[in-house]
Amino acid sequence: MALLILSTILIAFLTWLAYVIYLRREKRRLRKKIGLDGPEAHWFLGNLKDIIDRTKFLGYNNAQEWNMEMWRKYGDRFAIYFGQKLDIYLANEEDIKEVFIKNFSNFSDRGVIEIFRETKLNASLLQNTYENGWKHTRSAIAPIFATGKMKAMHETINSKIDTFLEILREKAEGTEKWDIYDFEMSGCEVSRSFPTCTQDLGSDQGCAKKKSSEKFWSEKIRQTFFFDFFRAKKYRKMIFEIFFGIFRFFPNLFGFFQEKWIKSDFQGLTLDVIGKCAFAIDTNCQRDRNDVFYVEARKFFHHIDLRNNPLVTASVMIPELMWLWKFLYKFSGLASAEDPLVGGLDDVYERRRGGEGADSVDLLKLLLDREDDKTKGMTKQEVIENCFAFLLAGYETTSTAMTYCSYLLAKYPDVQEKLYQEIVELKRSGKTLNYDSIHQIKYLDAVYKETLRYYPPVIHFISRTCLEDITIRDQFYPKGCAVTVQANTVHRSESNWENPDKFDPERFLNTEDPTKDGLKWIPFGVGPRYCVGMRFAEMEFKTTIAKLIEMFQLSVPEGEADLVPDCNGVIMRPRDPVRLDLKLRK
Ligand code: HEM
Repeated sequence: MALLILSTILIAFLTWLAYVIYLRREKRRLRKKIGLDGPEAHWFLGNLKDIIDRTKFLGYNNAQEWNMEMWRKYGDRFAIYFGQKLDIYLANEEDIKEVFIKNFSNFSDRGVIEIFRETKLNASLLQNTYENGWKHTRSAIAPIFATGKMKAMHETINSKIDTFLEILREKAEGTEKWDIYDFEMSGCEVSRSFPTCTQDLGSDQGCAKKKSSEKFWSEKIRQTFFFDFFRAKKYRKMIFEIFFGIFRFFPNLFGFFQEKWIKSDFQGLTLDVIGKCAFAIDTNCQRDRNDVFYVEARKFFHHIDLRNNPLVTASVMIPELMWLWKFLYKFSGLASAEDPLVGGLDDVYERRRGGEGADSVDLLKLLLDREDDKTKGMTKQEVIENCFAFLLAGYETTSTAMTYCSYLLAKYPDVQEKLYQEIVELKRSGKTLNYDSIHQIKYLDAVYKETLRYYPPVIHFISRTCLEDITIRDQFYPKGCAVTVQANTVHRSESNWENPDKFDPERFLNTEDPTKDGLKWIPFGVGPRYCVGMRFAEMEFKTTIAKLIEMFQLSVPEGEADLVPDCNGVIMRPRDPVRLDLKLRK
C-alpha cells in the first residue's frame, strides 16, 4: 500500500515536472518567436544569472553595469528573461511613446514581481492595478501636490532642513568628514531576539558589546567552517547563498545574522519630512537612529534587494511554486519590516479618527475624507497601504538624489561655485529661499535636472505589464510580458543627449527645455503613471541643496575613489561609502 502511495506521488511529481519543463521551453522560445534579440538565458535562472554573477559574495559588484552593456550590445529594443518572465526593454523614444503613453490602456499595470503582491503595498498607488482602482486612488492622491498645499508644506520642510543643517554644522565644527552615505551593521534582527537591544541600534553603547560579539561569531562561523573550506570550489558562492539564504528566509527565528544597512543623514531628513508632510507625525529620526520608522524603513529597503532576499529570488526563479513562496513570505525579512511600520501607521490612523491633528492638511487627511465619502469609497486598508507607500516612495528616492547631487557638486567645484553665486545674488536682491524663489533660481533647476539625468535614482520601476496581445510599430507584445524602460539607458543615449557621459548642467540653460516632451528626461517615469510625488521631490531637493550650498562648501577628500552606482532592484544608489569634506562658509 505504502509503495502504491509513494509511486503515485512520484508519478504525479514527475508529470508535473515534465509539464513545467515543457512550459519553460515554450517560454524560452517566445523571445525568438517575436523577433527579439537578447542575452542568452540560463535554463533555470534566466538572465537573473547574469545579474547574480555580477554580485560578489558579501559585497556588491556593479550589477547595474550589466544593463548598460546589454543596451550597448542589443540596442534600443531587446528582451531579457527576468527569471521566467519575458521582459522587453525599450530605449527608443518612439517605442516608449507608443507603449507607455498612446497605448497606456493596454499597459496600465505596473510590472510588479509577483511575491510583492503579498506586501502591504498591494492596495497602494505604487502597486495597484487598473482594475483594482489605480485611477481612483491616483485621483484621490494627486490633489495633495497642488501648489497651495505644497506652499504650506514648504514651511514644514524648511524646519526639518534646519535640523539637518544643524547636524552638519556640528560635524563641520568637529574634525569629522561628512559621511554622506555609509553602511552600518543592523541591530534590528538582533533586537527581535534580544529585545533589550532595541535601544542600541546604531549606537556604540549598551548592546555594542553583544552586537560585536555576535558579529564576531557570525564571521567566525563563515570563515572557519565554510569560507576556507570552499575557497577553491567553483560553486562556493552558490553554496554560501543557499546556506545563508535559509537563515534569511526566517529572520524571526534566526535573528542571529546581521545585515549591512545604509546610513545617511539625507535618509533621516527625507523620512522626517515625509512623516510630517504625509501624516503629521514627528519622527525625530534625524537624530535618533532607533526611531522605529527609520529602522524598519531601512530594513524594508534592504530586503527588497533580490541579492539580500532569497525568498524573492526563489519566487522569480521558480514561479511554479508561488503558493509556497507566498506562504513563506510571512516569515521573511520584508514581512518583519513592514509589520511595525504598518502597525505604526494604523495607530496614527486611529488617533486621527479619534480627533487628533484635525487641522492638519496632509495626505492622511485627504485619504480620510475619501474614506468618508461613500460615493467614491476607499477602505481603511487602502488608506493605510497608501500611507505606507508614501513613506517608502518618499524617502529613499529623494535622499539618494540629494546624495548624488552633493557628491557631484563637490566633484565639480566650478558648478558648485556658480550655484553658490546665484544663491548669493538672490539673497542680495532681498529675497529669501522660499517656495517661489527656489523655483526661480535657473542654475539650481539645471543642477537638479542634470543630477537626475546623470544618476537617475529609480531605474527598475518604470515597468508595465502587457494586458492583451498587441502589435506596435511592427513589434508583437504578448499578453503577460513586462515592458521596461531604464532611465539610465535613455539618459545616456547619444541620440537624446550630446556628450551624454559628461556632467554638464549648462545643457539645460541654453536650449529649449529638453525635458519638455517627457521622453528623454525620465527620472520620474513616463506617461500617465509617472511619479505622483515629482513636484514634492523637486521642492525638497531644491530647498535642501540651496540651503546646504549657502551654508557649506563641499569637496571630495584627496584619494577618495570615484562613486560607482549600483542597483538594488529598484533604486540605483552608490555602491560604496561616500565621504566629503565639509567647510562652513563665513
Ligand atoms: C527624486 C525623487 C523621486 C524619484 C526619482 C521618483 C521616481 C519614481 C519613478 C521612476 C516612478 C515610476 C513611474 C513610472 O512607472 O512611470 C515613481 C512612482 C511613484 N512615486 Fe516617485 N520618485 C521620487 C520621489 C517620490 C516622492 C517624494 C513620492 C511621495 C511623496 C513618490 C511617490 C511615488 C508614487 C506613489 C508612485 C506610483 C505612481 C503610480 O503608479 O501612479 N515618489 N517614482
